[in-house]
Amino acid sequence: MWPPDRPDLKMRLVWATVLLFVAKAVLVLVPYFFKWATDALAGDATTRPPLPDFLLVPVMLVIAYNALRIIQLGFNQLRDALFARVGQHAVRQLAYRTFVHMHELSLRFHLERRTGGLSRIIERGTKGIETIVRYTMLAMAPTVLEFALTAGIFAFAYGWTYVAVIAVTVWLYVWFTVKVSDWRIGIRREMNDSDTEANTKAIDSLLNYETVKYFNNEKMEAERFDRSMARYEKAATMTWVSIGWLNFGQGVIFGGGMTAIMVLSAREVMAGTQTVGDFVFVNAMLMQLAQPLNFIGMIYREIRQGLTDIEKMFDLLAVRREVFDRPDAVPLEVTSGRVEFRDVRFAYDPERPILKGVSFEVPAGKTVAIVGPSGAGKSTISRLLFRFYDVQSGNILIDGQEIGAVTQDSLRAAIGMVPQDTVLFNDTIAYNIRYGRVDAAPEEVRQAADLAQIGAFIQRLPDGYDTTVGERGLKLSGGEKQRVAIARTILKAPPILILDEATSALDSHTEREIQSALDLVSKGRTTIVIAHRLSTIVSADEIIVLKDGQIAERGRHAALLAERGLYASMWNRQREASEAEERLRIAREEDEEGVIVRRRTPEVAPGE
Ligand SMILES: Nc1ncnc2c1ncn2[C@@H]1O[C@H](COP(=O)(O)OP(=O)(O)OP(=O)(O)O)[C@@H](O)[C@H]1O
Repeated sequence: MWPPDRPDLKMRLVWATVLLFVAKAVLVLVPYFFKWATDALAGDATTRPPLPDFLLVPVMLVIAYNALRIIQLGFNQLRDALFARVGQHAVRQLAYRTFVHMHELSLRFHLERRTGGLSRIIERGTKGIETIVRYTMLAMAPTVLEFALTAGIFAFAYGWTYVAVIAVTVWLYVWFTVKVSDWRIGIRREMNDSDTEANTKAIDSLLNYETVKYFNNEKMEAERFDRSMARYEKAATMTWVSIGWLNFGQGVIFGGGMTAIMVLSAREVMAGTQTVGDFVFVNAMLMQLAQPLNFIGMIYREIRQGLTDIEKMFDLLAVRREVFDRPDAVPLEVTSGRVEFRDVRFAYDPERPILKGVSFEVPAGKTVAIVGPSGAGKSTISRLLFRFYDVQSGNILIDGQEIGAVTQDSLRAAIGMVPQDTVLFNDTIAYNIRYGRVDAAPEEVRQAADLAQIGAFIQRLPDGYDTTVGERGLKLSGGEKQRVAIARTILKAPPILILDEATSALDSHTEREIQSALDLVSKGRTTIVIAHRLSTIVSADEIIVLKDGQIAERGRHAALLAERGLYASMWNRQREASEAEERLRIAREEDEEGVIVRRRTPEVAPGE
């Protein structure tokens, strides 16, 4: 609200505050004009109002009374307009900080988060802040001021009995409001929690659209969603019902106080100690007091609600970052791009070690392949090099610099990653490729696509580079998505490259295309290939066979085959599989060429 680098916003805040007090001062004058007009019309003024002569005519008093009301309204609107930017700026700052913080949090946090619930918490939090900023600033202080002024006027003009009645009424009113509002907070929390839960379920279910369909579970999903909505419905209904009770209770208390004061004044008018104008004045003043009182009730309620709404967002802001730059972190200086793992130990969960002392080196510009059974910890190696997690012990070095001692920014700028499962942004192909280097020219984007062997495919699309790829890129095939990922890594042009090969089998033609694209990208770069298909790494400078978090074998392809160990057996298994696939392919081609294979298959019904 008081941003150090924005004097314009500070000025606005000052003016809004000034206007606010001026408007309140004008407001207190309004009932006086009402009283003077009434007395002038009834012809029973006891004292002469402190006004210039020309205003003393009843018509002029009526006009002045209404003019003041309009002026006061104008001041209020002007104040709101001035304040709007200050308040919105504060809201934006907070939303921005939350967003940045979300990106600073670790992969661990993001793997565990629930997108739907998270977005709801942030949405509610920023709204809550807006409410709090608005109400505390613009309402609390001036309302208290208005209340003090009104009480002062009553005491001065009509005596302490009036003040006592008002004081009791206000005390009751505030006490009741606080009690009921505090009770309502529980309901509000329940409402928020069920809202978050419903949204989490809805988003998770929609993200898994295909799986839901594969298993015909639409009905179950709808019921699950409806169950959480039912909880929300109950809590939301309670909120509305309880607010009805709150308003009614407040009305009863205020009405009681008002009756007492008006009876007091009516008796004095009958006794001749007050004029009709006084009676009207007392009424107008009380009506005017109703507004700030009501406001105090509302402010208290809104602020409590706002605080409830933002508590989850502040919890989120309080989540500690797992990976952060050391205070003395310096930018990584890549000279040749040599990568070294020294006795690296790591576990996602302390009780289950994943890497148990892994050491290897990738000389500058060379390619090292990491292979091994599923779950051996291959992808974990790439996550550690990218510093998604910090190692428990051991060191990871790039050109002799410990990756934990350099800035994350510079580290990640030096490494290119083609992940196992490429997920794209739901935007155009051009946007997704340019993501590798956002200032790349269209020509560079096209070149990168050509190098990644996807340029021709894109050009054949009706919308070309402007084709949108759908949610998470699902409108593209697995192979196409991977080539988009390769194209954007080409644009990034990093000195070090991690290629996490896709597990899903691509057809051999696509695989060859992708392989040649990858060979092109990795030329002259330090490359770590996490391989599932051994055929792609035959020419690697070193192959590391990982098993149960340890290096079981290492060496070049031919040497490892000669060892007849784990690598050799993996190789033989894959070769048998690919030979079987090859035989199937030949059979299919013969079929297409007219050798009618189908007639010989047993599925043909007898007699056909
Ligand atoms: N975020 C995580 N939290 C806890 N455990 C994890 C996490 N990520 C991976 N693991 C576990 O760590 C082990 C190694 O995972 P990793 O992804 O490195 O295996 P991988 O060798 O790449 O396997 P694959 O060949 O199937 O991709 C697995 O058993 C996995 O269940």
